[in-house]
Order: sequence, then C-alpha cells, then structure tokens
Amino acid sequence: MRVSCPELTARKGGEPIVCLTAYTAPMAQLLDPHVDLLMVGDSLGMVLYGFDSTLPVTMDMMIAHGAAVRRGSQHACIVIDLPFGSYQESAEQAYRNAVRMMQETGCSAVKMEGGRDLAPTVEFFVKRGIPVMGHVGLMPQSVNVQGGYRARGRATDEAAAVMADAIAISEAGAFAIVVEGVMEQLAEAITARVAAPTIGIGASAGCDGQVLVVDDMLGLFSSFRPRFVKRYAELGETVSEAAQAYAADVRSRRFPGPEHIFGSIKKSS
Ligand SMILES: Nc1nc(=O)c2c([nH]1)NC[C@@H]1CN(c3ccc(C(=O)N[C@@H](CCC(=O)O)C(=O)O)cc3)CN21
Ligand SMILES: CC(C)C(=O)C(=O)O
Ligand SMILES: [Mg+2]
Repeated sequence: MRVSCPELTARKGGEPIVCLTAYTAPMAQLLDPHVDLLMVGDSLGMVLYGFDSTLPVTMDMMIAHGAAVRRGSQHACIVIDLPFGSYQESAEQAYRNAVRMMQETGCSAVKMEGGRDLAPTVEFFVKRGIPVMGHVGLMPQSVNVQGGYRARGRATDEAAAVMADAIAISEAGAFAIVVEGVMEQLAEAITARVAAPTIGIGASAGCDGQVLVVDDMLGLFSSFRPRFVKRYAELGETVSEAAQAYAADVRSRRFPGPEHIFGSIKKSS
C-alpha cells in the first residue's frame, strides 16, 4: 500500500517525515524504498531543463515527469508541484489543472506556493477531494516579486507574515506544509503552532520532516551549493571521471574489447 496523505498528517510531532524530489522513473525506483514522500518539484525546470528559474515550467512538463515518477515507485506518497500560472488566477482554474494532474499522473496530491491569499483555494480543493501540500516562506515562483532567492523572516514583521501564511494554509486544510528558507526560531514556532506537519528545506531540524532536491544532495547539480544542502555523494565528479575514462578508451581503441563484441561470422549451412 502506498503511503497516504492522512498517514503523513498523523506523523505530526512523531518520527520525522523523509522526503526527496524525483523527476524520472529510474530515480524514483532508487529512492522509493527509503522515503515517505516523493516530490515532483518544479525545480526540474532549473535542474533538468537549464532554465534560470521555475517560471517557464509548464503543466505538460510536470505531468510527463509526474507520470514517470509514479511508474517508478510503489511505496511513497507522490506530490506534484502545480507550476507557475496554473493555479494563481482562481480556485476554479487551479482545480481544473489539479484534476488533470491527478488523472494523467496518478499522483496523490498537489503542492502550491502561497500564504493567506491562497487559503480559499486550498479549502476549495480539500472540500472537493484533492489533498493539498502548502509551501510558505521562500517561494521560488515569486522570485520576481521578492527580488531573489533570499531567506524569509529575518525581521520580526516578515516572520509574523510567514507565520500568518502557515496558519492560514494549515487551517484551510493542507495535509502538510513545505517551509522553505526561514530562520530556525521561526520554523520551530510554525511547527509548534500549526496542525499540519511542516516539511523543511533550509529551515532547520525544527520541522516535522525534511526535503531536499535529490540532484543537490547527490552532487549532480554542481552549480548549486547553498548552505542548506548537505552533499551525501559527489555523483557529478563520478560522471565526469567516467566520461573522461570512456573518451580515453575510445581514442586509444581500448574500448570495445573482445568481451564487448558479438564474435565472428559463421559459415551459412
Ligand atoms: N536545484 C535546486 N535546488 C533548490 O533547492 C531549489 C531549486 N533548484 N530551484 C528552486 C528553488 C530556488 N532555491 C534557492 C535558490 C538559491 C538560494 C540561495 O542561494 N540563497 C542565499 C543567497 C540569496 C541571495 O542573497 O541572492 C541565501 O542566503 O538565502 C536559496 C534557495 C531553492 N530551490
Ligand atoms: C524542494 C521542493 C520544496 C520544491 O518545491 C521543488 O523541488 O520544486
Ligand atoms: Mg517547487
């Protein structure tokens, strides 16, 4: 049985919720036994497609990758980001896009970035059968309004605003909330105050769970190294070294060797 959204909500205050992003079927297959939740993040626009923000990501991209992750996993709860522009206009627009996302991918829930202004949309979804993961604090889809990817809540007025956002999204019925790029004190205060479990990224161990972009923690997306990313592997270096060794082998005709070829032609009978 796949992990359900209510099961994750029930983990509030208990064993931390383990979450990673995944964008492809083979990566989902590798991560699935070890995590509670696989997040198909719109960060794929930056990590896989080379965009300099998540804004160019489309519904079609999220659906293609969401369906792939679903095919590659059996156990984890699957949550897909609704991309920029697909939900901000109205609750009705958001709901239509979320229904399409669920029908075409088989995912369990969707995630949307937003605070108090988004609470009516969250309530609209939950009343109509779609579990919602919230996302407050640093919201990458608002990079042009924020003027960069800066941590939120350094000053008390901004901290109060993020707290009010988290409370509104939790009270609207979100089953969990991503809290991104906030001070430890604020993450702890939000986690203590809201009913929904908090999933932190750059938000300290004071949250009910953690998420990282998998390519960041594997050292595959090497250009990105903010302080909240812990490197658990250096796969970027492994890939470079493998490519270099292959190139040298091809140029020197060391590859392919006798063990890599189909043998000799036999005389027809
Ligand atoms: N690969 C990847 N990993 C992520 O964690 C991620 C993405 N992509 N794309 C979408 C957003 C963007 N994110 C970011 C990007 C940069 C900082 C960062 O470097 N912040 C610094 C300096 C910012 C500044 O002052 O301009 C900080 O101190 O907060 C944080 C989160 C997190 N998300
Ligand atoms: C890291 C998570 C929170 C995300 O929104 C993404 O990967 O797009
Ligand atoms: Mg995202």
